[in-house]
Amino acid sequence: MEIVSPILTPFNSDGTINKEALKQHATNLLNKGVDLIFLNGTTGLGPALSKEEKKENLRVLSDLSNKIIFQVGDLNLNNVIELIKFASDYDLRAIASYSPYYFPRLPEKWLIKYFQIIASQSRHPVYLYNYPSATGYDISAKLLSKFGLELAGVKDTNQDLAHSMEFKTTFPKMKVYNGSDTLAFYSLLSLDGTVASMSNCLPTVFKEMKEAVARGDARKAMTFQKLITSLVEMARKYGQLGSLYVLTEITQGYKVGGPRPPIFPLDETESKDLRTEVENFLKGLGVST
Ligand SMILES: O=C(O)C(=O)C[C@@H](O)[C@H](O)COP(=O)(O)O
Repeated sequence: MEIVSPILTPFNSDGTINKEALKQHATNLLNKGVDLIFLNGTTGLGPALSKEEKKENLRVLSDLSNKIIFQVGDLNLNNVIELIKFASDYDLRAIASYSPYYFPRLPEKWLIKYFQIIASQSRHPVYLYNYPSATGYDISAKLLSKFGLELAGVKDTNQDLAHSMEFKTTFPKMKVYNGSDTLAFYSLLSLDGTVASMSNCLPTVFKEMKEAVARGDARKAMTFQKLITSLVEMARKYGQLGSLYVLTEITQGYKVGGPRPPIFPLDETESKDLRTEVENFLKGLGVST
């Protein structure tokens, strides 16, 4: 049962990556009980990072690499292969990739071929990052099974937990995580864990939820899930990916810079309103974040 944090990428105002903030944030998350870091994911604005920036993020966290799932997805497969080769010297938990996107009506066999090529190039275990609402394609357990492609793991970002569980029943050895914050409790209960964006700003809440699940205290675990879901709802009002930078600064007490376009920082009023709402909400609960 693992908490995987799809770590945000801290950007400076000039659009460069704040390496010190990334290292500080990753170290803090792991110290607070996050089990693994999912690097260059959606929350990390992976699709908005260059190949070189994806590499740089791994270099910055090189001493934590045994705790990293390194996301390498790109529409240019040459870049993906270069990233895989670059990462071969690192002690990674896994390589991961979202599926091809943007291009319409891709045949199933082309989608599978993308992952077959990745698997053939990687010395590390390969995880599928399945995010149908973001990519337009559902790389399901049925599809993998149809083509006989068994990957080491999957992060299935899906509101349908049964869809995630089908990976587990089809491929019992596969590591299966669900990537939706609002299903984190159920993912800890029924899968190998959760990959949750809100773990960036609530690492201790996730750790305590995991501990409650482990000791069979579903009621307590559910209170943590409700807290997480409440913060997701607050964040979504202003754009979750941009809000997360403000939420992390509020709860963790250090700056993590801001996002990169097309994800924009909250304006002053939005930041102030979000801060007021979150601080008032957390004040009454007496929880550690
Ligand atoms: O940021 C990543 O790489 C994640 O896994 C989390 C990602 O799956 C995303 O935050 C999920 O959000 P929704 O459930 O789509 O709101």
